[in-house]
Amino acid sequence: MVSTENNGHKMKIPHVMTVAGSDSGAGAGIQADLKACAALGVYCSTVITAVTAQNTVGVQGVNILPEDFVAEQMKSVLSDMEVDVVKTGMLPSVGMVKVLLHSIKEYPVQALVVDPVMVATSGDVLAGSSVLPVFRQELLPMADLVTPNLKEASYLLGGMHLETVADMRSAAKLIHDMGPRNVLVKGGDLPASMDAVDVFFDGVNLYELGSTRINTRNTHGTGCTLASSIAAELAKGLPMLSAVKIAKRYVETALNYGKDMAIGRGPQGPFDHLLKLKVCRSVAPRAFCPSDLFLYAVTDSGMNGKWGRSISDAVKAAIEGGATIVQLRDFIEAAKECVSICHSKGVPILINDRVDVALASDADGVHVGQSDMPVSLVRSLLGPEKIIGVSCKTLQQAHEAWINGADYIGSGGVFPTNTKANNKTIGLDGLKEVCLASKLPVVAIGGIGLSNAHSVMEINVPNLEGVAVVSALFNAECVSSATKQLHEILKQAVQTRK
Ligand SMILES: Nc1ncnc2c1ncn2[C@@H]1O[C@H](COP(=O)(O)OP(=O)(O)O)[C@@H](O)[C@H]1O
Ligand SMILES: Cc1ncc(COP(=O)(O)O)c(N)n1
Ligand SMILES: [Mg+2]
Repeated sequence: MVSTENNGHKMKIPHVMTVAGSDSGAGAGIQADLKACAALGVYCSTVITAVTAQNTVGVQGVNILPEDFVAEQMKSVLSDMEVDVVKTGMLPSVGMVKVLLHSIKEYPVQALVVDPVMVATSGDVLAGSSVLPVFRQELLPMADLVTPNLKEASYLLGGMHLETVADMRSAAKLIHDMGPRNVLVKGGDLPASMDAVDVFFDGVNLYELGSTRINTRNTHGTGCTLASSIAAELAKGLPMLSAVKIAKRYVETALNYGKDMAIGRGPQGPFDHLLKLKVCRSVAPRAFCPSDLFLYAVTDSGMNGKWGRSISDAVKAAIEGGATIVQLRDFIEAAKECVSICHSKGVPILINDRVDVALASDADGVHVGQSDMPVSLVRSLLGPEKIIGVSCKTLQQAHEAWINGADYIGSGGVFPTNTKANNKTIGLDGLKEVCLASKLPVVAIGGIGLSNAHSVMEINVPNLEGVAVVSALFNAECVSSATKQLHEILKQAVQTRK
């Protein structure tokens, strides 16, 4: 494992070294291994055996690296970096296999996973039949797991026909006789099958591992990904069968998420490894503009309840009246509905305090107070693209908000207010002081309404972008007309400021 220092403690990071070919199209090979390991939280070092020119049409060229240089890469990594598991992909020559075996004899690892890559799905040859004898006689006996697809299993078995799951079961047993501890015969290419069945044999028991067959063209790299994911789970310390099952589930889930991705013009699109990132970004991120703070509508379920409105109706009406950003103080059920309303209107929506609700509803960000989760932690949970606002009353707090990665600050209470008990009023002078000290845009909050919004904007500091209001909108009988009136007042105030 790779060790890192973390507050004085050594932290072990599981480490897979892949020995494989580079795929310029990046669905398979070295690129698949790196992305799969990254997705599963495992460190991956890379020994490149060949560089291929490949795309969704096929393999246009293969450039094999000199064997002694492959040996040098392995030595660099193995002699220094505490590798747990070695995974092999494209080993295009007999010499390359010998170099690998020599290296792992010199630097033993916890497990060797062999994906006996021979032919790309496009039909192009990546390792010719001249490697078969050394695969059978020297590589497989060293392997903890070998993962042939149907064609590769057939080559290893001298051309045996494999067309059914029963054939795969026999193949797994016969390949096991060549010496590997475990065999996984993959059935991705099984003709006319409704599911994707792989057969696993550990020398004693045979298991049929099934999954839904995903209807997609984006399968280029599934084999490499499966093998490196198994290696990643083994590096974490899982037993073989568990590692295989988890890796298969990862492949199935990622195929499903990436099934409609359109990359390239050829018949086989690339596998999409980084599904987690995609899940977080199901909606294009809303970049923050300081001018979003102009008319900042903060919901209040008590007030809306009093007027007999649902939160989503209140949000719709506020947007109709010109609200430029919405903050929700109401939770998960309301959040999902309001997020979709705001996104359809292009208005950003933030969640008050609750990072979990923001994540679950895919809101644009959160607004936190001084006693909530620290801004730096909120940033690390929400990622670089979400909007974070923080309430600040003092110059020191404004400075910290900026250092810790907030996008804007809310400053107040400017005037006394009933919506927040025990909230210190800082007045227009306090607001001005915070604005002048803040490197971030500011929205004023606290007791602001139609009668005094003008006086707030009149303090005339350039980074005061707008006002955040609760009662002025949601304690009114008609939210949209109250919002319109406030919008007009703010517009005039900004015009006189210019
Ligand atoms: N369309 C699919 N839906 C679900 N799983 C699939 C699909 N195609 C392949 N798989 C799975 O992906 C893994 C790689 O299998 P396979 O495609 O046979 O290997 P290779 O990419 O080496 O040819 C296996 O676990 C297989 O069952
Ligand atoms: C460099 C390289 N290595 C391996 C494969 C096999 O790809 P698959 O995972 O689809 O079997 C490939 N096409 N290119
Ligand atoms: Mg393969």
